[in-house]
Amino acid sequence: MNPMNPPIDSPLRVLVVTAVPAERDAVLRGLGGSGRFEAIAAGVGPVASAIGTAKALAAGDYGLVVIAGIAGGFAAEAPLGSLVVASEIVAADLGAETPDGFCSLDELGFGTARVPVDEGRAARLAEALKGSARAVCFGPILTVSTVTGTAATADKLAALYPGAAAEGMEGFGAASAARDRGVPVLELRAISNPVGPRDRGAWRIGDALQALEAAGPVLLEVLR
Ligand SMILES: O=C(O)c1cccc(C(=O)CC[C@H]2O[C@@H](n3cnc4c(=O)[nH]cnc43)[C@H](O)[C@@H]2O)c1
Repeated sequence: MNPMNPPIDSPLRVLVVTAVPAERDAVLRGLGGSGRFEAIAAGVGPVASAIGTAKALAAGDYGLVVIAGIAGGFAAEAPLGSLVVASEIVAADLGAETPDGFCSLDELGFGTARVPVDEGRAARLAEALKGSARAVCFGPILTVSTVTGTAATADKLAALYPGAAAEGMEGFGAASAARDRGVPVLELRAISNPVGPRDRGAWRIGDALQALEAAGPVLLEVLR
């Protein structure tokens, strides 16, 4: 089946990609056993996520990939416990350090560090979630290989990527695998911690997993 042009009457089959089983299970609880959704825990980081997504897409026909999980939120955009729907998926540290600052892969001319999302579905999902979540943000979600641990790095990322709402470690990997097969992609993150100084005591992973679960009925309704 061509995911960009599925038969008109076929139900949308969605592949949900998380990093760890706890995220996968939270999403599945919220989806209530829907047969249209498959969820995998592909592993932490962009490489594991890309490999896991590519293998799943090779093994089954999906019309959409949704990357889901917990994430760090940029203070100006996404508070603890909020949900973020990606307007764009960006590999924030894919490029080169230069005396004049960071130079992205795009600026280097070696490809792109950005994967566009399914804009129509992303906008509808963000709107629909507003009726069911404490706070919903719509903005770029960054993919990093190193979790930000200082205010200086958080400020640098916020300046490099204006409007960036959240930071995770898998989005660009899974989204690149989806793009490679022509499958549209979304990223949905629940904010477990602020992006900035390392403070494990500030984490609210349980609340974030509950927010992911609570988004399930909205995913069922919007992603048809
Ligand atoms: O040890 C730390 O200080 C620390 C701080 C934040 C996150 C981690 C992780 O190892 C989480 C990795 C896992 O969770 C996602 N995640 C959650 N918060 C963040 C974040 O602030 N920045 C990047 N990724 C985050 C991520 O997608 C991974 O799957 C450790």
